[in-house]
Amino acid sequence: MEKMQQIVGRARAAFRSGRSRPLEFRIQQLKALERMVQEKEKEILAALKADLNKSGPNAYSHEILGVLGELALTMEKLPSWAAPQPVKKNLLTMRDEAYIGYEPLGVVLVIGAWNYPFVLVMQPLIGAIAAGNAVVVKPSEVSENTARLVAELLPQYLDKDLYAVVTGGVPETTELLTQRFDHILYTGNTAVGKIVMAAAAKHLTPVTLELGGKSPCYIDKDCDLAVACRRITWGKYMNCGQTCIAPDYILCDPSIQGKVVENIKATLKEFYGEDVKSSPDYGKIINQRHFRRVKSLLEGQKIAHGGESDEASCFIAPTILTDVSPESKVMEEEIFGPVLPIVPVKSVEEAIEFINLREKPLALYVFSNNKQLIRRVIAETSSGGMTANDVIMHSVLPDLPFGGVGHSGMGAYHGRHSFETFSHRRACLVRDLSWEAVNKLRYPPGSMEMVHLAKLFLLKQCNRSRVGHFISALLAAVKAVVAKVLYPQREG
Ligand SMILES: NC(=O)C1=CN([C@@H]2O[C@H](COP(=O)(O)OP(=O)(O)OC[C@H]3O[C@@H](n4cnc5c(N)ncnc54)[C@H](O)[C@@H]3O)[C@@H](O)[C@H]2O)C=CC1
Ligand SMILES: CCCCCCCCCCCC(=O)O
Repeated sequence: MEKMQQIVGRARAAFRSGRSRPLEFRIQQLKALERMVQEKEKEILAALKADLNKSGPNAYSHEILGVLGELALTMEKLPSWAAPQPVKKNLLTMRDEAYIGYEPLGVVLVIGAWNYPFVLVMQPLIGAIAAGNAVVVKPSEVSENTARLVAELLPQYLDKDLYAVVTGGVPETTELLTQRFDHILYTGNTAVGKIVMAAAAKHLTPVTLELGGKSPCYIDKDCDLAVACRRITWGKYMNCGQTCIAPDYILCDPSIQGKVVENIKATLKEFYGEDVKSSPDYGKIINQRHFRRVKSLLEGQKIAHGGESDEASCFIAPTILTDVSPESKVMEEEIFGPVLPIVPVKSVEEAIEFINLREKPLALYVFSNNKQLIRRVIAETSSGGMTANDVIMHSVLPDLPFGGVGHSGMGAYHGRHSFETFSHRRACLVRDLSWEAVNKLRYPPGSMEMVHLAKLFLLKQCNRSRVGHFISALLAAVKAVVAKVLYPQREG
């Protein structure tokens, strides 16, 4: 493979040429991406099937739809997002132009993960192109079919120098990370997130880290359990549990634990039939390494449902664990598989304490008929995002920033948030050279009258006690202006 230095160098030279900046160019590239997704839909679906056994409808609604939706929104809104944003002015800048200008950062690196291998590289790529950057995309080598396809397709549709794809695993990514980028968006586990951030720090490169963690799900006793469990079952077992914002574990009162299990079991039957293994909707564990890791989390646990597995086909049945101890291994690491532990807690206070004693999660879920209880859980915990009375769905609304906090990540993207993530918000003040007399306020020699006047202008402080100061400052300013008009030659 071509040297990383050359690939990044070519992207930088293309960026410096300025051709990625005009809005028409950005929209034309986004249009080409849309055409790519439409024309190559079959190939994309086949790659997702080969990597994760995703069925056509699931792959379409979980990945392709997300990409097409992001493209349509971005192409429609880009002119308004990219327009200079005027800001409020003060008395001293009343006559000037003051605005936030959005400018591209330069060369952006996007590193994707394997669980949603298409959408996780395409959505950041869309945002980075929209903001006018050059981009180097590094899909996950673990989902090798999708990685190969992305590397094959992007150069057929996009400007080859501005937008490059690098494939490969740890050695290639390690080498890539020695290069200087202007922003890195990494999706993947927290341990590698630290490696990416350390490499970025060498070049003072800002990072967006889309990491994982254990996303809790609290079910209140006052709740329609049939509905709650149907929604939880969908979000937990989709993509065989390999979704970063899947509910990782359930917290609920011991008195409803049995009913939660029964409702989830009934839903599993509804969704996947009697024989989950033959259901086209269930997916598979990505590889044998992850199969063994997830399987090992079952050791010593009380299995209320599921537990069957087949290493050859990387199948682990939808599994529910009950009366799980907070100290067990399954409660230490992110599960990222179809295993759902239930940890009994006696109250919402205990649930909140349980959540707050652990790292801040990527997502948090609460199910209750009681809106006050929901507000309380929101107010007393922290997480990257949250949905009440459902799961996953906050990630589907592009106006909501998608990202973590603390160990679940930093920064966010989706929709306008992607555009902002990959832009520099430049503070712009455009003045003219007249009205120099007013600047007396800030030029030496200083005087307290001028300070009082400046306070009036800048802090809008004008209460009774300050009227005296105000009048004397105003007189001083008038004196200064008159002196300047009458005796301009006296000032140097
Ligand atoms: N916050 C989010 O949006 C998402 C977060 N995730 C999280 O990602 C994790 C699963 O993904 P992983 O197994 O990490 O995916 P992975 O094994 O595909 O790794 C992610 C990327 O990091 C690169 N990488 C791996 N080891 C590296 C190293 N030592 N140095 C440099 N680069 C390296 C890989 O080549 C890959 O492109 C879970 O924790 C999940 O929660 C997954 C999807 C979305
Ligand atoms: C119509 C609803 C579709 C829901 C799609 C959810 C896809 C979530 C993918 C986010 C990536 C991840 O969480 O690992």
